[in-house]
Amino acid sequence: MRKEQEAIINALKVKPEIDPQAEVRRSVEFLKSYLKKYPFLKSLVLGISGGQDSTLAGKLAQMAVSELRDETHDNDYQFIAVRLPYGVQADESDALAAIQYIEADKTFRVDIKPAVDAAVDAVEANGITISDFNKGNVKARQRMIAQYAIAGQTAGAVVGTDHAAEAVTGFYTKFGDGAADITPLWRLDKRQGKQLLELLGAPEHLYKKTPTADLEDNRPALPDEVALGVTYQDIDDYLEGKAVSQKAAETIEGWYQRTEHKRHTPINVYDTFWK
Ligand SMILES: Nc1ncnc2c1ncn2[C@@H]1O[C@H](COP(=O)(O)OP(=O)(O)OC[C@H]2O[C@@H]([n+]3cccc(C(=O)O)c3)[C@H](O)[C@@H]2O)[C@@H](O)[C@H]1O
Ligand SMILES: Nc1ncnc2c1ncn2[C@@H]1O[C@H](COP(=O)(O)OP(=O)(O)OP(=O)(O)O)[C@@H](O)[C@H]1O
Ligand SMILES: [Mg+2]
Repeated sequence: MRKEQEAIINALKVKPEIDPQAEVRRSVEFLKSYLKKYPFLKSLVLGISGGQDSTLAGKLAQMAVSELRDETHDNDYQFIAVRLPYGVQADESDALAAIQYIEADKTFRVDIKPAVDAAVDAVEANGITISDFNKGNVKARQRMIAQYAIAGQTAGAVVGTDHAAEAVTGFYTKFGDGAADITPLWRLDKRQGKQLLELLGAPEHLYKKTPTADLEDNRPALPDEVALGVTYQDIDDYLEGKAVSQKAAETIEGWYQRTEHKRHTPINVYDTFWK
């Protein structure tokens, strides 16, 4: 195995093979024990896009609060699914199917478009242009703002969907979807996430769907794999310690190095990781 591959696998704690049932229990018990440790926390909040990651994290979060309600008889525990379209969401039916599958206790809908457009206009008033790509990151951060406003009002914690196949490329918006309080998928790669969803009886079209950040106006539903220049099959193989082509390995390692700053809290004078 490549030396850097081994280091990345160790850093992101990916297992080459998993027992899906054990990993479901591990995530659910993790969420439950965290909420029990901080009894003030009563809700888990997560944006549901209709994609694979939020379907899985949402299902695990709903399982955790449902079990906690049964075990503690405290009916304040709840999972809040948040629809966060930028105006009209083309794959809205998938978001609705995910929420139905999750059997979310509550669903909120926040249209992020007015806030995103106002933020872009206010910045552009200074005579600079915000690119479509950069505006995409404003969308991701606006989703974060909405979820934290809801969490703040419901004694909640924001669930994050970060997992190994995303963390390795840093393919998330810093302090946007990268910002969360608790990340039940961290350690799993993309195909392991699919295994959990299959075990949990999710609708196949939700976990076989082409992953997309869907952040750009000009390139709607751009597949992650096109943006990254490498497939999830290669990323997962790499994370499971398997051999991939030299090109794929170098692409993955390039993303990993360039995005190191995202996997750290803001850099201070004692930090050395970047030196
Ligand atoms: N070396 C460094 N040390 C410290 N800070 C550094 C830095 N390089 C950039 N930065 C900072 O980071 C910023 C760039 O990071 P960031 O704002 O995240 O932006 P960036 O990484 O350029 O873009 C985010 C990427 O993630 C993708 N994404 C976002 C959200 C969701 C999903 C998804 O899959 O659903 C994917 C998105 O499509 C895009 O390709 C810079 O503007 C700068 O402030
Ligand atoms: N339109 C949306 N509505 C609600 N939440 C969203 C939306 N778009 C993104 N998010 C949030 O941002 C997170 C990051 O998006 P990402 O695309 O990585 O995950 P996903 O859409 O759940 O799965 P996939 O990677 O398979 O597309 C989502 O998990 C979700 O919590
Ligand atoms: Mg998506």
